Amino acid sequence: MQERIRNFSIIAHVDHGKSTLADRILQMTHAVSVREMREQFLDSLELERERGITIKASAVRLFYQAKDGQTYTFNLIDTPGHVDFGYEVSRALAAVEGVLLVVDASQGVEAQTIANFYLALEHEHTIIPVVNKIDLPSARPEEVALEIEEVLGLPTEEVVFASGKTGQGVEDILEAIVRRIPAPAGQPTNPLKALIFDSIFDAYQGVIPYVRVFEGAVTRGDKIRIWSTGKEFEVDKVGVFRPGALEPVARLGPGEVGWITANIREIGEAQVGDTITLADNPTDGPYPGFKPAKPVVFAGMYPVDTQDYNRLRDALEKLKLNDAALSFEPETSEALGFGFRCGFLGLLHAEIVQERLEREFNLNLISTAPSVIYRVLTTDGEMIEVHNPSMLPDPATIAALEEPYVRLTVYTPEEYVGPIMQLLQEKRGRMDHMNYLGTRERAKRVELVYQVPFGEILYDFHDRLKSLSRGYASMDYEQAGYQEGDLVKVQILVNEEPVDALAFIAHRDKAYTIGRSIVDKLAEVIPRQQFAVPIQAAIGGKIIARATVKALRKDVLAKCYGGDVSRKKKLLEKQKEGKKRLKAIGSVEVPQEAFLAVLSAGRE
Ligand SMILES: Nc1nc2c(ncn2[C@@H]2O[C@H](COP(=O)(O)OP(=O)(O)OP(=O)(O)O)[C@@H](O)[C@H]2O)c(=O)[nH]1
Repeated sequence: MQERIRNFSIIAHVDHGKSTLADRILQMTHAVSVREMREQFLDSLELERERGITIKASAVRLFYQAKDGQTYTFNLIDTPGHVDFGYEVSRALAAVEGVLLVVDASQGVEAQTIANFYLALEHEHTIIPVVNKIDLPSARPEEVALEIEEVLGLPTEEVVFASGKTGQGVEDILEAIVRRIPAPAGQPTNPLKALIFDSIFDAYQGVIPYVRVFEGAVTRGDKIRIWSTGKEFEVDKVGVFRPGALEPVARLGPGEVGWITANIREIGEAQVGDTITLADNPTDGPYPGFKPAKPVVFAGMYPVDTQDYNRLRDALEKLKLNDAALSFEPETSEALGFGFRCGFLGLLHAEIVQERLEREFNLNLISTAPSVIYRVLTTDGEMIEVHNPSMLPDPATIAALEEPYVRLTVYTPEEYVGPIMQLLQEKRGRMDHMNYLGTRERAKRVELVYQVPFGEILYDFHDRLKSLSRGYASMDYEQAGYQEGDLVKVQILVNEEPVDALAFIAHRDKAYTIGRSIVDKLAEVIPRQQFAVPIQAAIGGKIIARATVKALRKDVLAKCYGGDVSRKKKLLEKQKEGKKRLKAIGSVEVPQEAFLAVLSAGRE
């Protein structure tokens, strides 16, 4: 019954207790026993692998017997917690009518609390503020409730106090969901309009879009159409999410949350944010705001053992089945051989992919330093996107070089504003604005909004922000277009040969410091050879920094017992030739640390 459906999400800053509270809600709605809970609802990755399918717990249907005597259907939709996945969060939020905004009773409001709050507000959702972890000795629930009122404008009377750990107050949350979050609207007789808020791949059933039906209904045998591609499929099954299982049902009607199988073979065919309608009776327009997944960070991935190339390709293909945002194409590097240029949503996404490749597919990989996408305006008036610094065209043909920017929001207690502004300046940030939030002493927080080159915050910005502010400041960002920059390509020469995989693009003012620090690091991590190995950083033909890996000198003269000069000479000649050959082959072993050096050098 539509009027007894409640669709909601839980949003929170990292570690404020979202998962624990979700567990508790599952338990209190008798969905699962406490013991089953962990394995079933959360952390399903292990299980996924064993079964070869994904049962990503991004949604679950629960039944709650409310104090009014009625049984309500709850659809709890999970949102991914990291800035890399901001778009997925916004689609998950599009699928619900209300949110629980969870705030830690000892930490108070933080950056993601605010960012998530605004997202929910954009969707005009009912927001139920929950002050969580009230069992903590350091909890200051009343103060945090006031802070929520002052910073977010949610009245203290609306705050529900709870502890996901002890279960205290959780029933109040469930009642608040019933009373405050509206039942979904939508007419069963209208043409189907369903939003894809997540999507998984199953080896047997193909792509399974997770949908929220806004209008109309969908059932077995219907011919559906994917809005953005126009592709049509016949529905095999529809169903809902039960803890740990996809449970088939006869039909999904308006307001319902569920899944569809229709023999869709590629994840790109049913992307998050797209709309599903009926081929014969299409809706008048899609759910707004569809953005195809687009990688913004690129890195080369190469097998350490060249024989693993095909295995790496197969593994990437497997991962891609479930990950529309992952892209890859073959790439060759003079230094590293055959590999792939892979595209990611951010550094965390890149790390997850590399870790899965190594752990699940048993591959030993070298990855190059991640890079953003640069834009080159050539002297011919052409615009080229450069995903790999070594592919930057000849500077003589470059009219302008542009780098991507993000709109970065940092949220911090007032006392750390100084050092944070200094850090942002170092990262070439430009302030948009600065707001003081809250008026009371403890609630005095500052919101800093900056335009910053994306490449500058990629590596260690978050860590430095945290350490500057003793963990109190937090951040969020969104892509904000391209701007021209005074950028140069820095080449790294090992043994006088440029190593393509070590090249990077930097701002001219920083190129020298970064180059200096990289050559020093490389000289440390590259093992000694039979000969001295010069390491150089260069812009164009100009060497800007230099270091040397000293030779492991074999003492070839030791056996010559003095005397015979011509013999000595011969030996030295021979050794020189040896050196030459090694140079020519360029047989310097460059370890993975060398590539990490590029990432970290000159940036701390
Ligand atoms: N004392 C207390 N600790 C809690 C409570 N809820 C969660 N925690 C603890 O807080 C930490 C974070 O809890 P999670 O539920 O994993 O938080 P989360 O928001 O889901 O974290 P992410 O998924 O990383 O965003 C864990 O160590 C929990 O045990 C609570 O109500 N009381």
